[in-house]
Amino acid sequence: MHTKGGTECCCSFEDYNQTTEWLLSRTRHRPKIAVVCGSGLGLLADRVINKQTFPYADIPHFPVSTVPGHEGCLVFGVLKGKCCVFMQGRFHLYEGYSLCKVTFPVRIFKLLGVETLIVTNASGGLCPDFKVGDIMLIKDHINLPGFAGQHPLCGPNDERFGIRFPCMSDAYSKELRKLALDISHELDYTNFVREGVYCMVSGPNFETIAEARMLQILGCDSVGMSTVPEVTVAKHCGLRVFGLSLITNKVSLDYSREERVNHEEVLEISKMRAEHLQMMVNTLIARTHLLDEGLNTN
Ligand SMILES: O=P(O)(O)O[C@H]1O[C@H](CO)[C@@H](O)[C@H]1O
Ligand SMILES: Nc1nc2[nH]cnc2c(=O)[nH]1
Repeated sequence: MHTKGGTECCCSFEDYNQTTEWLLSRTRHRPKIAVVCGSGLGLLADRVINKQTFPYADIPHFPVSTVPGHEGCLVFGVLKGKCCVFMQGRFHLYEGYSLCKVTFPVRIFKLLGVETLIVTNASGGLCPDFKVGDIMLIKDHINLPGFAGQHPLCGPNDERFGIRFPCMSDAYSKELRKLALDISHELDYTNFVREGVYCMVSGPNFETIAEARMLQILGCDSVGMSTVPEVTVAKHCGLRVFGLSLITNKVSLDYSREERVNHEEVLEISKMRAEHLQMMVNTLIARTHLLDEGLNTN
């Protein structure tokens, strides 16, 4: 229903422009920061003031959310004095959307004037040291679908957004990660804040034990079904990126383990930790200007 065959991008520059114009003509907000809320994490937008909410279904060319825990609304407003836009719900490859559609909002953010993208997600922990409820600052990622040609930048390159061969060795801003680590110390969150490598698989099934073992050997600390396409497109168009992954379950690496992961459990843990995540994200947003002023000295 949603995909177009081949690797050609199914969204034209005209589509991006129409959506941007539609939003700009309906809101006075001019966000510099965009936040993508992962599964069960929509309440990250709760503290926003002067809120203006657009259901995805009303926005031209926008996909709609089909996954429980993804509300399907774009929320504009002010948080800690900073104008922001929140995606309450993201799009996934397994929903049947092309990666071009999955990442459509990121290019809209760019055209709206956003400079920093904060991505959040729920993921399964592969690193033996990780516990359920840990918050992982994403240091790097592995684009597993990308290895198989499922990549949002495949097809003709649109130079208006970025270059043909973007560098990804600095995908996640070191400065924002340092700031987040400082904040986790201040908030006394250090016993559940980690750093690690996120791996994207297409889903929708959770991993087999053999797959989980393979991912661990490859150096993945956590695994999920999102985020990487958004980050790739964000880096391509020059956005600064920060990523947080909430470890909602431990991925089974052992045939004797009885627990079976399910989406309801993922949402339950997300809800349980959402306030901590919100505190971290809000404090980070409040301080992003320190980076621009070169003042990240705590
Ligand atoms: O990555 P987010 O959107 O947080 O969601 C994660 O949670 C869902 C599985 O429970 C999958 O969609 C996985 O990617
Ligand atoms: N692929 C995958 N996605 C998740 N999202 C939340 N937990 C998991 C998991 O264990 N595996």
